Amino acid sequence: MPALADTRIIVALDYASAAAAIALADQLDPQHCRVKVGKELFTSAGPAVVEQLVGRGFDVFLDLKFHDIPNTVAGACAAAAALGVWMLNVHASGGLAMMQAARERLERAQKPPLLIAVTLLTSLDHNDLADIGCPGTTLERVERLAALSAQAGLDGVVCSPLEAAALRQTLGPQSLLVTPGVRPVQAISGDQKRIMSPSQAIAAGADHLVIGRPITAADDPMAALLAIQDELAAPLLAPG
Ligand SMILES: O=C(O)c1cc(=O)[nH]c(=O)n1[C@@H]1O[C@H](COP(=O)(O)O)[C@@H](O)[C@H]1O
Repeated sequence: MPALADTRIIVALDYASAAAAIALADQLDPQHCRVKVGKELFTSAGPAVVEQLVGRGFDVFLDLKFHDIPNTVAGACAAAAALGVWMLNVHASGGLAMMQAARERLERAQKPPLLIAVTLLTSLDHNDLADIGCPGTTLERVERLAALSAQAGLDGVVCSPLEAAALRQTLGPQSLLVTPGVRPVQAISGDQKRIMSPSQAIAAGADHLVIGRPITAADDPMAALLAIQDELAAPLLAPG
């Protein structure tokens, strides 16, 4: 393990069972990463797996990307907060009123989690935008939705590392930039289309990197996580 605690990496526990997710989590150290529970794991294992991970000391990002009418999303966010998660997300394309309702409901929670909005999925590129009838470039779309989430008072956004530098300029230093679509050099991109390497993503201004398969599908997941952390630490160790 690197000597200094570094929890910038959020490991995506995209597993079909609690047993598989917990087996991987038990190889990790909450001082050295955070974990994400997404739709596959939550649908199969339910809130209990979130509570197990929280009980092991992990900060849990509950990634259910809520997208519904304001009242429904606000209720879902309140239920997520009751699980003790560190962060949760909604789709910015659900609109300003939906995001404001989520924000307002979380303010009443005993321990409000961070609330961030997905701008444009990292699996989409300009051709996909055209297919769904959205004019403009991917960057324009991301900037527009990020501005809307800032207007709603959210804590930050999910974006691709390719947009991180531009959003850091427009949103300012306080806004959290959480970037999936991160691929170490030589890793396969899979279904991700807007990608960068971990150190490029951090250099561009990302606060947190969401990384799944490059860690979880590795022969040795811990070694894969440590290799990425070494890459991130390298510039900090470089002389003067
Ligand atoms: O909200 C997310 O976490 C998310 C948003 C997005 O635009 N793209 C994206 O890949 N994700 C999630 O980030 C993780 C990326 O996993 P890998 O592609 O395996 O590294 C998955 O769990 C996705 O659900």
